[in-house]
Order: sequence, then structure tokens, then C-alpha cells
Amino acid sequence: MKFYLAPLEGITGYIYRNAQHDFFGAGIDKYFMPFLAPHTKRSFNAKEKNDILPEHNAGMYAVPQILTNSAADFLRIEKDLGAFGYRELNINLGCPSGTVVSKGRGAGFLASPEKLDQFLEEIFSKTEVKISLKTRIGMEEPEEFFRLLEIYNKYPLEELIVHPRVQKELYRGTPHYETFRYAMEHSKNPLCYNGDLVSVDSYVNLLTDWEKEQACDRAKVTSVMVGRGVLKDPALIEKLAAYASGEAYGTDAKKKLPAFHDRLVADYGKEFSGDQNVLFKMKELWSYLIVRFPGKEKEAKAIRKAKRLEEYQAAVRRVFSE
Ligand SMILES: Cc1cc2nc3c(=O)[nH]c(=O)nc-3n(C[C@H](O)[C@H](O)[C@H](O)COP(=O)(O)O)c2cc1C
Repeated sequence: MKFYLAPLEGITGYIYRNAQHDFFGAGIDKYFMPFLAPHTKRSFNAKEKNDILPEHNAGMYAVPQILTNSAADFLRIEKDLGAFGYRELNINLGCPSGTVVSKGRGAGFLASPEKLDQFLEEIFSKTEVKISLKTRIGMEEPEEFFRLLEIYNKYPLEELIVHPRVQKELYRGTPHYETFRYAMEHSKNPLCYNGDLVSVDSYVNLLTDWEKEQACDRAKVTSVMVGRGVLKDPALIEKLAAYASGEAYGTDAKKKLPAFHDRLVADYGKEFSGDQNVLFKMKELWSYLIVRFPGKEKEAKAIRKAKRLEEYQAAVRRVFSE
């Protein structure tokens, strides 16, 4: 089994990815980058360029993700990214946000299967790189996935990454595990499971579930992707990979957290001018990380309310001092 870090726009930019890689990178086979939406006039803005520069992704296998419904735009950005050395790209067919969906992109593209088919046909007839898709299972109903999978089966995908929720569910509710099992029966491409993996137990439950169904082809699932679970426990993929290779995984991950945290603060500090941007990034991360610190609600509130970096750091120290 391979383990991937999910793209999380606004969070898993290159600063986060590098800290993750240096502190808790063991077992992470691929780092998917938050989406790039092709521009019409120039290739990349400064923020995007920072994210894709090879020196900002050194030592890790990073995969850029493209959000578009235009084959011409995709092929253009493929060339631009090729100049930076990227030979594998991912296409975003899952973003549920209203502004993206209303333009027929991300999960919004799933509402037009025939157009999606034409888009993939044009791309696969011309591309020179490996391509994977990251897809939801539909816009409104899981049954939409049957038609979508027929389309995906026509193309030689590097892998089909399935987040088994429909657009209207956003990130809520239980994933449609049965629809993923349908993919295990019928996909012609290797599969990657994504959604709600938050612990080794949740991974084991998933495997057990697949074993129970005779029709499920376990061998077809070659990878799993983890997003919010890693934000809550940065060592989660290390633990999953250790479990998968039969090693002990109850590591002292919590001990590394303060240094991981300080590295992020320092690197965001270098990237942004002013404390406010650093605080914004770190507070967003704490909205996930805090679940690892039960009983620290007062400190969590102090983190949320902090207006200056010193106040913030003092509250963080109180969380870490157990
Ligand atoms: C804040 C946030 C940003 C996200 N950004 C992206 C993105 O840029 N591209 C993408 O394909 N998915 C994005 N996702 C979806 C995640 O990659 C992932 O599919 C989803 O969170 C489910 O996996 P999880 O339960 O392991 O987090 C985002 C999700 C969140 C919560």
C-alpha cells in the first residue's frame, strides 16, 4: 500500500509540505499539491511559482494538481510544469466550492459526463505525462458514479483517486463506502481511497470491510490518501505505513510536535510580512491539531483570540506543557 498526503488548499503549501516531510515524512509516497487553476495570460503568479519550484519540493515526490475544464488550458499548463520537471499531474474533479462548481469545474464538471469524456479524450490523445484523477462520486447522488466510472475506465490513468462523497455533501456525513467498493469491482485503473482516515483503527476497519466483500478486488487499491487526519495528527501516515509493514506504530509523535510547530511559525514568518498572516495560517492549523489536546479548551480559545504573535506563542506553550 502507498500513502499520499491530500492536497489542502491554503494549508498544505510548500512550507507545510517541507515541515511535514522533515518531521513526519516517513512513509509518505506522494505529496499532492493544492490545485492550480490555469491563467489565460501568464503561466504562474508568484505564490504559485513558490509552490512548484523544484527547490521548494526537494527530496519529496510532489504532484501538481490542475483545476480546469479546458483541455487546451490543461495541455498548456502541462508544458509550463514540464519546464519545472513535473512528469505526473493530477486533475481535480472534486472541489465542491460554489464558485468553482458554478463554472463547471472541480466537482461541477461531474454534472456534464459527456463533456468530461471529451475533455479526457483530448488530453489523453496529446499528453506526454502520467495523469491521475481525483474525483468525487457525483454532484447529487452516488448513483452518478456508475456513468462516471464507465468514462474513467476508457483512459489509462496513473490512478483513480476516489473521495466517495457527492458535491452537495461537502466534507460532511459518512463516506459512501459501498460506492468505493463498486469501484473496486469495476475500475480498470488502480484505485486510491480518500476520505475520513483519521487513525490506524479507521484504516484497519476499511481493510476489514474490503476483505468481507468477495467481489472487492483488494489488490486494485494500491494507495490511500489522507488529508484532515494528517492535520490532526501529523504522524498519522508514518503510523499507517508502519502498520502496513508490520512494525510498531505507537511512536512518540507528540514529542516532535513543538519543534514541528516552531518550524512552521518560523517559515511562515519568512514568507509573509507581518504577524497577521502567520497567525491566520497557524490558527487554521490549530482548528485541526487541537483535537489531540483534550482538556485544553481555555488555551485553544486563547490561541483563537491571539492578536499578536507573542500572545499566540504563550498560549501554544500552555497547550504543549502537559
Ligand atoms: C481546507 C481544505 C482544502 C482542500 N483543498 C483541496 C484541493 O486543493 N484539491 C483537492 O483535490 N482537494 C482539496 N480538499 C479535499 C481533500 O484533499 C480531501 O479530499 C478531503 O479532505 C477528504 O479527505 P480527508 O477526510 O482525508 O480530509 C480540501 C479539503 C479541505 C478541508
